[in-house]
Amino acid sequence: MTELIAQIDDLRIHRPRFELDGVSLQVPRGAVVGLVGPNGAGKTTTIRAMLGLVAADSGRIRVAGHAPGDPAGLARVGVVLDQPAAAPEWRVAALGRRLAPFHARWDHDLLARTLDRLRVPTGGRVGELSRGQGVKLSMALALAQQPELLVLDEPSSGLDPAARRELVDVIREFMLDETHGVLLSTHITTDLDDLADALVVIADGRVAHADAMPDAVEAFAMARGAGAPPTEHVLGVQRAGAQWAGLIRIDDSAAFGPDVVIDPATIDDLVIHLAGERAEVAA
Ligand SMILES: Nc1ncnc2c1ncn2[C@@H]1O[C@H](COP(=O)(O)OP(=O)(O)OP(=O)(O)O)[C@@H](O)[C@H]1O
Repeated sequence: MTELIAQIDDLRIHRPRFELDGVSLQVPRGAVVGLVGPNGAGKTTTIRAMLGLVAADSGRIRVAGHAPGDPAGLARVGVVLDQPAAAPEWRVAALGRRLAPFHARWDHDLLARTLDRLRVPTGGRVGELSRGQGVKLSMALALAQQPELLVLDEPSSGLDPAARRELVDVIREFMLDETHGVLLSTHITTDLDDLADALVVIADGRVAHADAMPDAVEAFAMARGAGAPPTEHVLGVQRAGAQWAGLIRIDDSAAFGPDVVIDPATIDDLVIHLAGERAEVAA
C-alpha cells in the first residue's frame, strides 16, 4: 500500500459566510497532488488547517504522521504561502543564519544554490523584493529545510513565465526523492499538466472531483452545441447567445448527436464547469 505523507479526512470548518464541507484528500509519498478550484472555494482554508494555522471544527488531519501544528510534523514540511516567509526588515543574505537554528536539517548550500538559480537578489532586505522574488525566496527557504512534504499555496502567482518553469523544475528535482510529496494549490493549471500525479478539484467548500492524473481530466470532455442544451449528461452548462458549452463524462459521449462538438477537457474546464455544477445544485 502507498504510504501517505499527508491525509485529510472529512474536514469541516464553519465560517460566517463559508462552509468547508467535508473535504478529504491524500498526498502519497512520491506524488505531486494538484489542488485547484475557483476563488473562495476553500483551498487556502484546507491548507491552513493542514498546517494547524486554523482550527478545524471536525475531521482528521495527519501530516507526516502527526496532528496539524505539531512541531514534529511541521519540521518535515516546507511551506510557501501567499505571504512573505520572513520579516520585511531582515537582510536576505542573513536569512540562512537567522533561520537555521530552528530547523534540524537546514542546508545552507542548497539555500545559496536555489537563491542563485532563481535569481533572487541577496544584497538587500526582504521587504525590498518584488512579489515574484518574494515567492522565489519562500521556495528557497522551504527547500533549505530539506522537508519531506512541500505545501505550496499559489506559488506561481506573480512569477514570470521563465520563473514559473524554473519553479516546476525545482519541484521536479525535489520529487527525485521518492519519499517526498507535494501539495500544490494553483490557478495556473497548465503547470499541473505534466507535474501532477493526482488532482483534487474543490468547489464551494467540497471536493467536486479527485483522481489520479491524467485520468482525472481524461474522464471528461467538453461538449458544445447550439440551441437548447441537453438536460442530461452535461455538467455546469454555460450559454453565450445561441451557443452552449458544458462538461460531459467521456463515457456519455455516445449520447450526443453529430450536431454536438466534443473536445478534450482541460483542468480549467473542470474548475469552471464542476464549480458551475455546484452552483446550480445549490441554487
Ligand atoms: N479569516 C476568515 N474569516 C472568515 N472567512 C474567511 C476567512 N478566511 C477565508 N474566509 C472565507 O473562506 C472562503 C474560502 O477562502 P479560501 O481562502 O480558502 O479560498 P481559496 O480557494 O484559497 O481562494 P483563492 O483561490 O481566491 O485563494 C472564502 O469565502 C473566504 O471569504
